[in-house]
Amino acid sequence: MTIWCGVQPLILASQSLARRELLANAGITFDAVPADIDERGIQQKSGLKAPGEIAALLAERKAAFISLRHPGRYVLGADQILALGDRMFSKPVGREQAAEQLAILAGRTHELHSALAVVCDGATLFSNVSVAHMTMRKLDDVAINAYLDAAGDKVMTSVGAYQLEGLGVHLFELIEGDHFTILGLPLLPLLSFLRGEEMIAI
Ligand SMILES: Nc1nc2c(ncn2[C@@H]2O[C@H](COP(=O)(O)OP(=O)(O)OP(=O)(O)O)[C@@H](O)[C@H]2O)c(=O)[nH]1
Repeated sequence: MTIWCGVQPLILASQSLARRELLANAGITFDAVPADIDERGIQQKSGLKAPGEIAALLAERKAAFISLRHPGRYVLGADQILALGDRMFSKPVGREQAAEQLAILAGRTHELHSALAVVCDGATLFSNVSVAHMTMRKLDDVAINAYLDAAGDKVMTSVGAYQLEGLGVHLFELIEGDHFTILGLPLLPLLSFLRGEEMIAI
């Protein structure tokens, strides 16, 4: 029995493997169509400073970008911003930057702001922003390099240079927030919306 009962599959406007896995594991039928937008340019033009508002704007823009090319389809966009105080981090480029970023985050609590938007024919039907608080252990350079040696290049695909469901778990001493929010997609609010739209059967 299929969980999905939408007339057409959802469209996920994302390249993110984590987001695809979360939807697939939840039994959602979807097509993945990455939204190639200038995230940093949109962020700068917006003048927004709050990480949750920036994530919400980018999620909506990704969904709208794909929605206008797929009339009549429900399109899901998502974005995640890591914030430490008033500093914001995006995905590290290369091992050196990942090491630098982890050294800054070590021994401190950072926030993950994960946003989603569902857009159809350019209209935003649903949006959500959820936050998780991540307290990282004190880590010296030896520990950071040992982690990066073990975790490999995969760490570059995440804003915090970690996959919590993988070796990233070794970096933390306290995690406060929803597991799915940490992975980059507030799944529970999304499923509640889709259930309200009679697009999922349970
Ligand atoms: N597997 C995993 N991925 C994570 C984790 N934390 C953050 N991420 C991923 O980090 C990425 C955050 O960067 P974004 O800019 O929001 O998304 P993206 O990967 O560029 O993909 P788009 O949706 O196409 O923009 C997302 O793919 C998240 O799924 C984690 O703990 N585990």
